[in-house]
Amino acid sequence: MTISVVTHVFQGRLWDGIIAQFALGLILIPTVYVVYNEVVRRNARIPALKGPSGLPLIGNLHQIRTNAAEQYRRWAKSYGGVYQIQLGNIPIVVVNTAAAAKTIFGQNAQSLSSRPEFYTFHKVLSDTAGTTIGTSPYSDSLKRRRKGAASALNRPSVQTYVSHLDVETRDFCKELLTYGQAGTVAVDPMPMIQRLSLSLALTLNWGVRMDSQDDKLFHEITHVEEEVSRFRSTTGNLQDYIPLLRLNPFNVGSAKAREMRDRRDVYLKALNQGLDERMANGTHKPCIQANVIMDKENKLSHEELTSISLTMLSGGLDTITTLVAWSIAMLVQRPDIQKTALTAIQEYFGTEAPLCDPLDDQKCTYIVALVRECLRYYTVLRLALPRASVKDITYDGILIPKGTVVFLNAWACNMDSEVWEDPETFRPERWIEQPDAPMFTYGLGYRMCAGSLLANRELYLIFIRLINSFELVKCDEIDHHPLTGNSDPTSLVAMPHRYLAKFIPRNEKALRESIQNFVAVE
Ligand code: HEM
Repeated sequence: MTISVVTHVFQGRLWDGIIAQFALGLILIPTVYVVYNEVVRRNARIPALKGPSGLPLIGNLHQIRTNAAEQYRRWAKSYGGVYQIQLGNIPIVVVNTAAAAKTIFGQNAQSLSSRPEFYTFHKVLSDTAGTTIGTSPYSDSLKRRRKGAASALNRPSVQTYVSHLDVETRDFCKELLTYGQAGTVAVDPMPMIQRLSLSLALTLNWGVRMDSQDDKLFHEITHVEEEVSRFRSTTGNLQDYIPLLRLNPFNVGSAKAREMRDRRDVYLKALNQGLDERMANGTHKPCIQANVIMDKENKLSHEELTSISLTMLSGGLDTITTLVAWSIAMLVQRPDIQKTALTAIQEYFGTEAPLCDPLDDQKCTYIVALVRECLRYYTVLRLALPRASVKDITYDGILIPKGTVVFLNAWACNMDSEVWEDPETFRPERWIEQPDAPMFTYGLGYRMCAGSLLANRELYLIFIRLINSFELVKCDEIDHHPLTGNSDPTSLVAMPHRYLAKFIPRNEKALRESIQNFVAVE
């Protein structure tokens, strides 16, 4: 009896001791981790470079979850044009003014030739299909891929794609006419815009069209690429900056990234196989992928070819799509701009020739200015694509060490009041008054957008055909302000909310005839 009481009491104390130690451990281990991590985070900061200090573990992440580029622009007022933030423990240099961007990216082109690697995008999403050129760190393979892409996107090559631009922009007008029932029904232009960008990307790269928005592949590719674009967000994936979150077995971010990767692999494989078969039996149409495969001088591996395909597919897809969507949202609310644009187009083409001339290489100055102003004002890739330095850089006497991540805040640079006295006003004429003013939407320096010539040519043809064929009429209350109208402020690409508009043919008979009797330019 006495022995059993003693044992009981002893066991009770033992348990109490274990529980107390466990509780202590539960508090102590995280506290030690947070304190240790805070020392590491503070040591990681770039000495002498100002910037908001942030919180333990997360740094400034909580402050930039939405509309990050605008937050960075606001911070520039307190910390200067170039400062550092921290995402988790990682210090990032943010460049916010036109002058600083020109100095940093222009004078250190080679030093800023790399891209950082992010866990979600590079390790989870891209480990089978590889990365695009725009998301690849600097390497010999990147140099080969960039060479292949550069020759496929230079001025003479772009000229050979005019026949594709011609067919796709004709079909864009045809769809607006058909689905909008000659301007009598309000339509959401988004599927038409997406079909246009996707079909162009497929034709240019694999020589196959996407001629209907009812095609199953259309829905699959647009959906998957939209999701993939979210994983490219530099602020949306917390696990990129807080490694602890990667251990979570129910991590929705990683599971979704894997699903999208698998679905992307399926259509890429099918597109590549289709081209291989057509090349084998001699029925393929000239396209970038075929040109690169046949280029004996710049021999690329299978992975490198896939990387180029992915680049061509994603490079112009969400950028062109969102820019056109913003621009139409603006045009329906600005009949004055439509009127000026129409008068300018009609100096060259009347409404009896609604499809204008696809060979016209941007001779209508006002339309060139309008395209530029849309690119500036909406800056669809607000933080361009992140860079990583491969050598030390000195800016204003401060050493930015090799391996630092650098963000170009293209949005802030485009809104720089040192360049423009009225940056927040949408005014195409500014580009006629100051044609040499800098525009940061395509980035700058060594890794600047390789597709800007193609994008400019494409946007010009879309705008002249759209405005000369239709009067664009507002049906919904659309917020087209670049900040308040942004439908997903966490995304890498800024896009407006969906809306309805009417597309009333200016000369229905001439438009129908032009579409019907259409012969694509050679
Ligand atoms: C409105 C349309 C477009 C916009 C706003 C845009 C914007 C950008 C930006 C901001 C970058 C990063 C630049 C930097 O780091 O300095 C980039 C990179 C790139 N873009 Fe575009 N882009 C557009 C269309 C296109 C098109 C149509 C293609 C090709 C079909 C394309 C191909 C590329 C490539 C290959 C890169 C990577 C360059 C590199 O990392 O070396 N882009 N683009």
